[in-house]
Amino acid sequence: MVKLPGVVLNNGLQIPIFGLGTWKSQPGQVTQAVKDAIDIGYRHIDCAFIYGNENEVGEAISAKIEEGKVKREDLWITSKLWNTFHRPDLVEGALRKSLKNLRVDYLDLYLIHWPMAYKEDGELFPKDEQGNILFSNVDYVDTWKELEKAVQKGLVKSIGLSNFNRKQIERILNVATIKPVINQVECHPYLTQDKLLNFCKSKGIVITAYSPLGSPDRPWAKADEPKLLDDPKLVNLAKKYNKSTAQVVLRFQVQRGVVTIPKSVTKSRIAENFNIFDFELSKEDLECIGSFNVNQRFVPMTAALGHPHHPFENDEY
Ligand SMILES: NC(=O)C1=CN([C@@H]2O[C@H](COP(=O)(O)OP(=O)(O)OC[C@H]3O[C@@H](n4cnc5c(N)ncnc54)[C@H](OP(=O)(O)O)[C@@H]3O)[C@@H](O)[C@H]2O)C=CC1
Ligand SMILES: CC(C)=CCC/C(C)=C/CC/C(C)=C/C=O
Repeated sequence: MVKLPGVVLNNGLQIPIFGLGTWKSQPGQVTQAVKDAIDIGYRHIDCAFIYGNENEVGEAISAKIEEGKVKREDLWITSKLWNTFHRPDLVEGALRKSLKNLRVDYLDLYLIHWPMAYKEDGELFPKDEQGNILFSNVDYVDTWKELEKAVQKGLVKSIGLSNFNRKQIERILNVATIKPVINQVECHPYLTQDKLLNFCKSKGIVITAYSPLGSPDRPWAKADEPKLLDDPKLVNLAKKYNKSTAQVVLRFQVQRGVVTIPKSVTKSRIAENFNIFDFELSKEDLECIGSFNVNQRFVPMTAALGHPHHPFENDEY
């Protein structure tokens, strides 16, 4: 079995460079998907409270530990604090709920899922009568302080950010006593994130690429929208390496040191996506894939436009 390479974080811990995404994985399918992934060699599972399936992910994790296939310390489990729990008095409770669902007594990584806070503690997508999301004015800097406390209490080993832009990361760094280890953001050949990646590197923050395959199953995808994996330039490159298009775009990330977490509930694809450690893209082909960037977001979070902390509205990156 392939031993997964790791990326060393600014706190000395190592995150497996490759993991399984679980957004949109149906509760009835995700337990088997996570079990299959662990059998194939995955040791990193990306979860979030808002995905509504942590309990079923936890079933798989505990089954594989009980079976003796893996030990808890062999696994890297990430979860994320949802937008309605940013208020400092709600953070620990939300974290403990994810721990309980996932049946673990610590997380390897806990992220602030988005910089925007929503009206607290009721609906997960609180809306007014017109259907607009109800915002909260809690500042993510105050939320960060609570994540730091969770590290001190031993509930999480590492803490980080997701969907934060440069200015927002800088605000966190100005107050942090524990630095974020990671910023998890959308990243693929149409959104290569070069500027954010360079900025994060300069601050010792690793990038995790979400939606690395272009999130073809995102709920708002239109039937006639072109799919990243069907791009003829990528299809041609894949032929050249005798690999699938998915394997090429995943290898692209891994080769530039970006952690990547493709989602699948299909055993053959879970295996296919993992099978990227036996080939290398040439320097020219890496550059060529990088040149496909068009700053296209598949996850633009338009429902929260107008929020003062929306990360994609006012800043270039
Ligand atoms: N922090 C954040 O805000 C966000 C985090 N994420 C995280 O990143 C993960 C990955 O992103 P996600 O948006 O799910 O999308 P991905 O880019 O990982 O695409 C997932 C889709 O691709 C399909 N697929 C998987 N492997 C292959 C393959 N080899 N060939 C063809 N199709 C394939 C899957 O189908 P099938 O399952 O049917 O096999 C599914 O439809 C999420 O699941 C989540 O964990 C994602 C979005 C936002
Ligand atoms: C509003 C619809 C159609 C779905 C909501 C899906 C969801 C969990 C949105 C939260 C933001 C997001 C894309 C998170 C991924 O990690």
